[in-house]
Amino acid sequence: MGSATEATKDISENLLGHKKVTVVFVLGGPGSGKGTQCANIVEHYGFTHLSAGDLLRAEIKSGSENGTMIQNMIKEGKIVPSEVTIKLLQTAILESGNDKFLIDGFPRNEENRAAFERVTGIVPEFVLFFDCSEEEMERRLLGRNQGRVDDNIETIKKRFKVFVESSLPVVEHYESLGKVKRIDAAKPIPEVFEDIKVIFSSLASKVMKLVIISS
Ligand SMILES: Nc1ncnc2c1ncn2[C@@H]1O[C@H](COP(=O)(O)OP(=O)(O)O)[C@@H](O)[C@H]1O
Ligand SMILES: Nc1ccn([C@@H]2O[C@H](COP(=O)(O)OP(=O)(O)O)[C@@H](O)[C@H]2O)c(=O)n1
Ligand SMILES: [Mg+2]
Repeated sequence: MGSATEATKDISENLLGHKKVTVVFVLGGPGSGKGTQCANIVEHYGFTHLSAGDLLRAEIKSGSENGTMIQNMIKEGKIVPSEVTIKLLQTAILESGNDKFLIDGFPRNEENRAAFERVTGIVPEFVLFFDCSEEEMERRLLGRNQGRVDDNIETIKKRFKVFVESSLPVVEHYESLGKVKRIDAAKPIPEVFEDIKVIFSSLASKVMKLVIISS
């Protein structure tokens, strides 16, 4: 699949339930290591990484009319209305030309979750959940040094509260569907990736089996 037109066709087929787009939601608290490990997964398993936070920050930089609203929400650790984030994700999916996506930092609340399913018709293959203590996440965020407006102790505390109150219920929803693969994200980066490899290698062999059975 090369052109954006072909990608559009792919997505609409997914909406119609014909052709499959593989989506893995990558969830976990701020600083749990989602972005770091997504880069590793992309390198080894050919997924396209879509970070909702990165897309929102790029939207601010682009001078979009929503820029000021998004900037204010991020500074306060609040969750941007799903219509904005879903639009950015949809465009990135269509432009990628790929059919395998890691959607990182989304859905972050019930509104994100329900709207994405309704609008795209996409159901995640599974949810990769990064389990890490607040103490460790706080240490990592304060050392991240990417010049982010939200990596300060005041905003970090607000983000932890939003995570517990709004994001964990989404994880619990997928847990009730048996879709959560939980990772101990407190370990060093290479060890976390070893655990992730086990999950993605078995996904790759499952896809291979499907190809063999259907051909
Ligand atoms: N397993 C780990 N152990 C120690 N530091 C980590 C680990 N994973 C990521 N980091 C560091 O912690 C910070 C936050 O990681 P990041 O991947 O941006 O997390 P998230 O996207 O979940 O907020 C970064 O500076 C990163 O280098
Ligand atoms: N689905 C999302 C994802 C991020 N965001 C906003 O973007 C901020 C940063 O998200 P991020 O995913 O880059 O943050 P990390 O978890 O990577 O530290 C969040 O605190 C929210 O303000 C959002 O509103 N909706
Ligand atoms: Mg991140």
